[in-house]
Amino acid sequence: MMDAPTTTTDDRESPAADGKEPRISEGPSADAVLVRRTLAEIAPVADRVTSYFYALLFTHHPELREMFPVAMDTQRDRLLKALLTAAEHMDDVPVLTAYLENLGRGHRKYGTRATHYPAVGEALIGALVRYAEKSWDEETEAAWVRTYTTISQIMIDAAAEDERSAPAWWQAEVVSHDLRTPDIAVVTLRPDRPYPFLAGQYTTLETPWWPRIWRHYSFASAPRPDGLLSLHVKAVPAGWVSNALVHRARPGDVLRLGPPAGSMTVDHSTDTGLLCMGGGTGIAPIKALVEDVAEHGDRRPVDVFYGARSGHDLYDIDTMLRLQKTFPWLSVHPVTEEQGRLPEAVCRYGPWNERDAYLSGPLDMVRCGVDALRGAGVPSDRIRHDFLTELAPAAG
Ligand SMILES: NC(=O)C1=CN([C@@H]2O[C@H](COP(=O)(O)OP(=O)(O)OC[C@H]3O[C@@H](n4cnc5c(N)ncnc54)[C@H](O)[C@@H]3O)[C@@H](O)[C@H]2O)C=CC1
Repeated sequence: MMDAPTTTTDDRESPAADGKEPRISEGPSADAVLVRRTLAEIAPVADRVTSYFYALLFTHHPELREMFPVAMDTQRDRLLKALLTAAEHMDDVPVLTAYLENLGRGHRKYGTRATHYPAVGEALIGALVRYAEKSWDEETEAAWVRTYTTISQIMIDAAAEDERSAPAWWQAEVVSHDLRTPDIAVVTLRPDRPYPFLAGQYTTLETPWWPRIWRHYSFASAPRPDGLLSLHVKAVPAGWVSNALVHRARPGDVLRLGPPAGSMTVDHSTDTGLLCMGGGTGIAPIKALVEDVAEHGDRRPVDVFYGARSGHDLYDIDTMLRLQKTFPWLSVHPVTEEQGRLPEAVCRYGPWNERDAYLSGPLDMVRCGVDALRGAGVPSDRIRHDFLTELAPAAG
């Protein structure tokens, strides 16, 4: 039902999120202090809290069970994780509001209604009461109730607003399926209605083979005049959705898409150059950004570092080199692990301190890349990515 803050992504079977750097304000509010104290207490027993939370939810509200996947293992900690993450960072208003609005809109596709929120709130408080025994008191409960009320209200309002102008989900037919390596496919989709999005954003996707299991994938192209959407999918071990998309999906199959999300988009109000780092299938949204810059007729310099384990894994290098040939402002630098890891390779060039930086790829690459760029003098507010893992809750 609820996604944890996630990256944009991917073939990623892992959660993703909208990516701005969290800005945790100095001096937490009194509620935040109490909420974080609870989170610290439940952190060592996070698994038990999660199981108990779902047990409470489904026992008291069996009608909600069908909104979750049949096998709960993949869902398991998502809803609770999202709630705890949001609660922990309630003081960081701009980032949290954007995150929760996105979450609220994204929940329309699950059939979530405003009336479901109190049920979730009760189960949340019930689980916390049981596992945060030492720190729980009246004051703490009041802080959690206020926090959850704020969280749910932002989500409910965003969903209601979205309902006025957008469907809860789109159906999209697979129109082509191109297996680029034994485990990477480029999948092109035709949505049943116009699907408005921005280059650099991602969607959530459900296949007919794994109902109610949604995964994030970035768009690999800027919006096209023919309305088609393309995604790069890598089949990952134990990734049900990614394996189905790579090995089973064929033209004619119909998938469901949630709304677009993500803030890794180009700011067209400036002509600052771009530095892009795309690792593996993380090259997908980077390619979309390049197309976006090209469509705006900008002449800003763009450097793309495209990393993969080996030359063979640079499955989209031909496309990137073709773009480089077409656009004189674009430089593409392929980097295989023989030459070192992507962030190290980027730091061998530069200077980058005047650029806006965009990172997309494996979580560790994004983390190291952000550190490397900060070290190279790129200010944090110029670094964009879609991982909000810094927001991972204590109980995560
Ligand atoms: N918007 C986004 O952020 C997107 C993210 N992704 C994610 O990208 C990932 C792609 O996976 P694969 O193709 O298997 O990539 P991979 O594991 O083959 O790695 C690709 C590149 O990342 C670098 N890298 C990997 N681990 C690193 C580390 N610990 N430190 C520094 N550099 C590191 C490698 O050197 C290589 O250049 C998936 O996890 C997917 O979820 C995919 C699409 C969009």
